[in-house]
Amino acid sequence: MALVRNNSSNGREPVLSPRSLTSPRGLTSPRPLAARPTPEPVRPLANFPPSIWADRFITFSLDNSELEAYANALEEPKEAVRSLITDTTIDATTKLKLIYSVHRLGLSYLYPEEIDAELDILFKKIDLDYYEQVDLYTISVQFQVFRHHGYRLSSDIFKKFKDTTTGIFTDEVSKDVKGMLSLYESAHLRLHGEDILDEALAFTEAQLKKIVSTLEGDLARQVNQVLKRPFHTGMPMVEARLYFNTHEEDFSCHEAVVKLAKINFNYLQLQQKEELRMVSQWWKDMEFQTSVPYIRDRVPEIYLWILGLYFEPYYSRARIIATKITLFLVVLDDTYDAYATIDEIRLITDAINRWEMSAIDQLPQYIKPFFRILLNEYDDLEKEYSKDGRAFSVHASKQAFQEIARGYLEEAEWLNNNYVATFPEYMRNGLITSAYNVISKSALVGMGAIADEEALAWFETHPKILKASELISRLQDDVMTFQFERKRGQSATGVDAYIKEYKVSEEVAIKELMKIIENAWKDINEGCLKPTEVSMALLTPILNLARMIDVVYKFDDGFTFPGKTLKDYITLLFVSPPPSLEN
Ligand SMILES: CC(C)=CCC/C(C)=C/COP(=O)(O)OP(=O)(O)O
Ligand SMILES: [Mg+2]
Repeated sequence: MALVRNNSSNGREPVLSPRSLTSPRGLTSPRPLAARPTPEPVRPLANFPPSIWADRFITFSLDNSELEAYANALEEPKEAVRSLITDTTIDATTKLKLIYSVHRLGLSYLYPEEIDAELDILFKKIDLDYYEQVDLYTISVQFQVFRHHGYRLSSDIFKKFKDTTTGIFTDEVSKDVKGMLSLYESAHLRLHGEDILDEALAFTEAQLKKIVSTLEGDLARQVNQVLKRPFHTGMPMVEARLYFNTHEEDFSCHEAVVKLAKINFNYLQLQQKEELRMVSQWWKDMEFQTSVPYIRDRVPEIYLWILGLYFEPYYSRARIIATKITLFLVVLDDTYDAYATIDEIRLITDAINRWEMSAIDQLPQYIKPFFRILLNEYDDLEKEYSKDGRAFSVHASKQAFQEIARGYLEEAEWLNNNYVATFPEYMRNGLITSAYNVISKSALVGMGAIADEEALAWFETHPKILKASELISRLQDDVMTFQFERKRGQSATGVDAYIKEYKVSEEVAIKELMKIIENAWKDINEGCLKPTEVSMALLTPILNLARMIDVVYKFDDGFTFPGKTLKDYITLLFVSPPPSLEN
């Protein structure tokens, strides 16, 4: 959102130059206009909190032999778990619980085909009578495991837990903590029209909140954890670590799973610390802290955001690229929102649209280094990916970057005209400024063969699931930041646009926007069910982008003020030691 400013001749008193202080008008001979230094406009103070990490992650030094040792150590438990997953002698209930744990531990990326094949068989064999016999916990686990992997298991299997006369969940359910916990997790996978899951969510949330203080041990930790953030709206890497710490009884019977999870966490942490070092070093080398010191300096936070999209080791290059491009977005957003004048914003947008180095001449001094780095980075990417015929993905990212610059400009123009957009008008531009189109397209660049031209053509249709993720991003950010942005004099948010459009109170507007967000989640859940429009590998980053908005904005503006959630997550993933292999 761009800053509100008083714009009579841009609303600024020119800063007095040293000459004007010592040479009162009329006492010196007039100087030709062109030679007069342009007065530097008075700029609003961006005063964002500084980074809480300084150079913390630059000092890491990767020992390649250690990384290799972990990669080798993974092999044996990986094969052992593969044998478990494909073991035909294991009964369906045990098998589904195993696949559930493997997924929650972040290990299903190792067996995409095996898991799919197993679930295909088990899903076809589903006998609804079976669900009449089993308990809430077992049913909920199976519901989740099927839905996580795209199988449309009907939510009718929960009907038997409702009292037929009152229509509400039975007393028995409210006494079954583990069952409620799992039902609460299941409810987040709900689709449009699944009223029973809407009700289940409200019911289990209220019940779990009521009893949480009476619980102890792992169960207390599990309930606290799920109430804070259910698995489905969490960051996969973090959720895997938390699950490992608090749900041991789910998987400890499988020694190979425990061993595999531990080695995998150690292996991934080394790789991710190295990636974080690389982007931190790049950021430092590019001297952004000197050229654009007014922006939010958030390298580890943005790397975490992108790690939230995909954590698989083979997307290492993809993460580096997407992190750099997202950091460019932070520079652009903060420049437009908190530093540049409207005239400068127009010039910067024009230069980005022209996308040629000669456009640098028209730019204010402070943004020139950024513009140069932006063009050079994209140039390098184009060269790198032309070699294997993948330059199309770089072009798509570039075009989306140009589009968001125009979107940010539109916000700035609205503000400059003291105009609050209508809600539909706001949302049209808001989906663009959510940044999720640029980020999801940039995420494709380094993904390799699966992100082919056909995949990109699908993205270009602006599919429902992508729209939903953008919408969640735009509105959840707005709901959490509108007061702060108003105080800073930034432009109207979705909350303001909604209030204006529907003439409702702030409270009602927020409630309604939260409902819109809930509905968009149902679109996302629907879009991840088979048959999917494109492969799950392409849909997962879109789903994960929506999750990351929840992670960053559920409790506060965690991006501007990263001292809570993001600091904890960064510490857990890149600072604290991963689970030890010794015990
Ligand atoms: C989604 C991501 C990772 C985008 C890049 C960083 C960014 C612009 C974050 C939102 O900040 P904001 O709250 O200032 O956004 P806006 O100015 O659009 O409200
Ligand atoms: Mg902003």
